[in-house]
Amino acid sequence: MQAILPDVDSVAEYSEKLFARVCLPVSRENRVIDCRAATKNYASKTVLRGIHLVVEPGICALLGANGAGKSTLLRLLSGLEEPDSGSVFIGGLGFRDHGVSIRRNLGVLPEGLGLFESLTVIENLMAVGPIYGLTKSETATRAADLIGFLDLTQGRNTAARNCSFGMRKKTALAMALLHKPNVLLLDEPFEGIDPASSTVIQMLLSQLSRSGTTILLTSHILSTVQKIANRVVILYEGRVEADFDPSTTEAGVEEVYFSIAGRPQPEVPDWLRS
Ligand SMILES: Nc1ncnc2c1ncn2[C@@H]1O[C@H](COP(=O)(O)OP(=O)(O)OP(=O)(O)O)[C@@H](O)[C@H]1O
Repeated sequence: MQAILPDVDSVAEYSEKLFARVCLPVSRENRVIDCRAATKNYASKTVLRGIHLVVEPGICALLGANGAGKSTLLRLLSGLEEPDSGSVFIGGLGFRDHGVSIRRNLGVLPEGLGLFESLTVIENLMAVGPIYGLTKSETATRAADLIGFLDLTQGRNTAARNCSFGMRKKTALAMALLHKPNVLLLDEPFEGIDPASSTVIQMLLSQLSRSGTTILLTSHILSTVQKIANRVVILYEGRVEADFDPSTTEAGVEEVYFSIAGRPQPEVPDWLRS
């Protein structure tokens, strides 16, 4: 087996090559995620309690325990669901009036991945290109680049439903990147991904953020968040409980996280101990 650990230069070169041709107008405004007092309830359960969050270019990691509401917030920001109150703007636009424009500016890796299950990896990518306004040949070039870059070559012609979990996630990530959006919403991009591909993805996201992409991602892998995020937001009981820059905070991400969520002190049941 050959290791596929890349070097920083090859990632930078790749990003330039892959993304040079699709040019959405560049301004700070169309790169901002703006969530104002968003509330979300499911039946009698309040999941989000008036979330205020403005995210600018860089990598912002959204943390919180299982069930804290991270995926729910990403669904609101992706326009997949509407808040019960409050509002969401991507690049200064709201989904109700500007859904199509927003989607051309936005790449989403949703919790459920959103794959066409009967299509192969390459067919999934070819299917979404035109939705983002890419020509067939642009889509084919970019799809081939992404498949190589994300180590999907072996599964290229495998139906999504028969791909491993990691391959499925990388395919969905490739679909989110295909049009080089200015804003990326990524639900757990590193979970279930092998270490080599995770390294590739971390380098790519860092490169994209340096060139002005706004990335909001969720993760439970605190060591990765510590490494790549320039902002960390922690959700707790439906509210933003912490919002900090890990590079200028003395306490590490893990320390801040456990100070909010509580450090676990598990009592292993007797019957499992022996
Ligand atoms: N469609 C739905 N109907 C009812 N309840 C829902 C729905 N979607 C989410 N929930 C509830 O909202 C809460 C938050 O779920 P969410 O998936 O946003 O959490 P999360 O922080 O992403 O969790 P995880 O880390 O496990 O992915 C949970 O209690 C969940 O059961």
